[in-house]
Amino acid sequence: MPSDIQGALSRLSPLLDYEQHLQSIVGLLQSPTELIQRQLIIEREDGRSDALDAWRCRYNDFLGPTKGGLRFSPGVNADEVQRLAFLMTLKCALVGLPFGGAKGGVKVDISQCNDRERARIAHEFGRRFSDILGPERDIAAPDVGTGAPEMAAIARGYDRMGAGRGVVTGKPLDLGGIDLRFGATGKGAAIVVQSMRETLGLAEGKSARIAIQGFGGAGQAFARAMAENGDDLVAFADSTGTVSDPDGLNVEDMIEAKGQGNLSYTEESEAIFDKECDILCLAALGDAINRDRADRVGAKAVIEISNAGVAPEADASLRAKGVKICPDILVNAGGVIASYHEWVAYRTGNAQAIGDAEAQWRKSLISAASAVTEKCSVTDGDLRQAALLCALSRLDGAARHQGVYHR
Ligand SMILES: NC(=O)c1ccc[n+]([C@@H]2O[C@H](COP(=O)([O-])OP(=O)(O)OC[C@H]3O[C@@H](n4cnc5c(N)ncnc54)[C@H](O)[C@@H]3O)[C@@H](O)[C@H]2O)c1
Repeated sequence: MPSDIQGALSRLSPLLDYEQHLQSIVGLLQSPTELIQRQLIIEREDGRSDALDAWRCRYNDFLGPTKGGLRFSPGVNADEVQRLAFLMTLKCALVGLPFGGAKGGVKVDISQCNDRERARIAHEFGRRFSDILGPERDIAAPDVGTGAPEMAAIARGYDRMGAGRGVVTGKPLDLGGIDLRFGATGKGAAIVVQSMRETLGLAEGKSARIAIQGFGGAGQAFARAMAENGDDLVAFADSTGTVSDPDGLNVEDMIEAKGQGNLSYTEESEAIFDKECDILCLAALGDAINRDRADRVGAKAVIEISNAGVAPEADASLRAKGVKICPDILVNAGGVIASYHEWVAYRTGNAQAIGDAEAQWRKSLISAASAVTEKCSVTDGDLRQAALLCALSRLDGAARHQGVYHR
């Protein structure tokens, strides 16, 4: 089986059959600009010290400072961080942001850490990677296992001439965070789906039946926004199990029950892949649909909120069944676009300066969705390939204009 990053890169060369002129940029994207591993030494509450492996990968900066989340997870490694940084590069390019792509990770099981220990890890990350980070060099954000408190701690650890708030987005509101960032990924995914209903094969004027794998921040925000548009949540799974009702579930009741640890699971988590639905939304971890699971999917469309939710080897099986895959770099871009507006607010020193950020955020998503829809006439209806072509084309233009290559 190819490594994470090799699997992600394997999706690029087939695109040259459509647009041969992208060969130079595809060649340059085969490896990252920098991948750094450092050790974080953290004092635990009981006085012990732990040495944690930490990585930051800046994959490509042709379009601007690199941007990407920081993940705390026991399974994170250099390969995963590179794949995620590569996807961030393509995502920022696709949605027209002046950012390159990056990602960070700390190998730690947060279920074994309290709030103070998590803050200490984030603070140490900001301190140890302060030469990599920078408001105009590399900007971090929340990802799996991190949130606003960790962003505040990174800013404090970075602490260069008071510039810490410029090296993170997804900050608490009183440290320069913006409302728009909260729930932006899931809400943005719903905007993408609503603007592509016909392309995704959803019947006009009829509610779509939705199943969601992963009912955390992004999955819940997606469920809520889709329900507000009249669509029906019929099943969702988290790491404990699946909850389903073919007649529809009340999203607000489910979010409340999940928050109180009060859900009535009907099956194991795995059952989500067998649910009868129009949309299967992936909002848990990468590689959720492998070749075996692809055979079980009965949805019209798979929506990838999780990065790399469909493993490369499963693309063809889903396509052969006529399942549309709405790709991660488009679907989950609402988070980084909102982060861009937070970064602009920091840079201008005035949160009011971002003005109608929500309208601009929405417009960016809709226009990226429409560019991908248009491009899929070239890719025989394949939305992932269409999104990748749009992203590569922007990176290619940036490289040429900077004289990185001339043909
Ligand atoms: N939050 C963002 O801004 C953002 C942006 C881009 C991409 N993403 C991606 O979206 C995904 C979800 O992000 P989030 O912020 O909601 O994370 P989260 O940690 O809040 O939620 C993840 C959910 O997945 C569930 N889960 C884990 N393993 C599972 C399994 N085997 N089966 C079913 N459910 C399982 C967890 O129980 C949890 O409910 C992640 O892959 C993340 O990288 C998030």
